[in-house]
Amino acid sequence: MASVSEIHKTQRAEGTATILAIGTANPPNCIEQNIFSEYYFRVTKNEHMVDLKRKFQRICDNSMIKKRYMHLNEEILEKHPNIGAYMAPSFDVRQEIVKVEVPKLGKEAAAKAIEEWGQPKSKITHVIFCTTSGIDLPGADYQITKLLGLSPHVKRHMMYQSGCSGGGASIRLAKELAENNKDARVLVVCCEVTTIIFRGPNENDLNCLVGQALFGDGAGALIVGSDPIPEVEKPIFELVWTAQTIAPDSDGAICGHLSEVGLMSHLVKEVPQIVSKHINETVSEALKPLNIDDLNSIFYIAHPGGRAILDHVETKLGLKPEKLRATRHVLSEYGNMSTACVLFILDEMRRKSKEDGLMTTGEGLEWGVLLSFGPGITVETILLHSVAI
Ligand SMILES: CC(C)(COP(=O)(O)OP(=O)(O)OC[C@H]1O[C@@H](n2cnc3c(N)ncnc32)[C@H](O)[C@@H]1OP(=O)(O)O)[C@@H](O)C(=O)NCCC(=O)NCCSC(=O)CC(=O)O
Repeated sequence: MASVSEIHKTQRAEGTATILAIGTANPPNCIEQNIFSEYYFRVTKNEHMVDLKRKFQRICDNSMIKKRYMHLNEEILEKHPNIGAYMAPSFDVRQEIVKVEVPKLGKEAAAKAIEEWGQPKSKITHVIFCTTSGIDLPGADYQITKLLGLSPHVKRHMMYQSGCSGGGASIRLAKELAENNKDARVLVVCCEVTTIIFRGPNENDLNCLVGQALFGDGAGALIVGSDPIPEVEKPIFELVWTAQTIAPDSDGAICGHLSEVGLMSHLVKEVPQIVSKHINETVSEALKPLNIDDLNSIFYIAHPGGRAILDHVETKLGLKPEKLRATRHVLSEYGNMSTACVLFILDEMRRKSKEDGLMTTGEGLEWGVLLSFGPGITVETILLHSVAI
């Protein structure tokens, strides 16, 4: 008869969890950031707020964002004007939209990841779905399982309302599942549709307006598993070590409250300073077993919460400008897609590394750190090991 510890051992994978495929998707409706201020004040019927509009234009100009994608368009806003008000009852209509659109966009990204992975979808054993866009029962994890036609036995994990750090948290959870379950293949989907958070301007709420200049829709998906099948599955990044921490002195700095007016975000002005204040300790802890002192000798995937956050992180860590290239590229092309951002940056980094003929998926370097910032302020850290191209 087998002992408990023998049974335990047979259930565990041997190797480190590895990203085996990445997919991304955005809705077709694209809005250029340089005309967003005009658009935003017009569609929310606030063109009379001339000074605020000018200020918003400056914030948009300084955001380093070129364009964003949004399911929400003028037609929907015409039909449901309460979405474009600053604070009007609108939860039901927002919810009707996101409960359909979130699993749908997530499915698009997941289908691309599954295609790249090249294995039958019956091999997917776990699903992690992460979103801050709405909430429903059964959740988006269930909906995507149905939409993709996955096995009804797939083990699902739903992460609602974790904010932007949910991207890192989902990858951390995927690592735990992949390493603790032999032959597990985990589908991770992070998807955001900003219909839940969009709202018109208010002269007395600049902090809400800052969010309107940053957030965009997008979905990222990964397949994560340990012990890749040689010559069949192609590792992209290894997930070596993870940590989650609440940043000191950060109470109330990033919050979101879901109510009849939709999701209301609160960002204090000092978010960039608070996020960067302890960033050196965060990165050093991840690098401790490696004896790496030169912070420019590794690659970075950092959640692009806003341009100022990246500027502060770059300065504090003493990084050369090219270190945050992939991160800034994603901010510029898509805006802040909350949980989905870090998945887009992983994709961008491996894509560009290959295009540039570099030796590894991590810009030719061996080690890297993924940093995800969200409500709390919560910081998720993942030590990554790149793979030879
Ligand atoms: C938005 C910006 C790109 C704007 O760039 P600028 O160079 O114009 O910067 P700035 O700091 O001078 O800001 C312009 C004006 O906006 C005001 N301002 C900026 N941030 C503000 C805030 N949070 N609340 C209220 N006002 C704010 C400034 O005081 C200033 O006003 P005045 O001109 O009157 O002095 C940058 O400030 C930025 O990246 N900020 C960080 C955004 C952030 O917190 N992101 C986290 C998103 S949440 C996230 O990612 C996680 C999650 O959701 O879970």
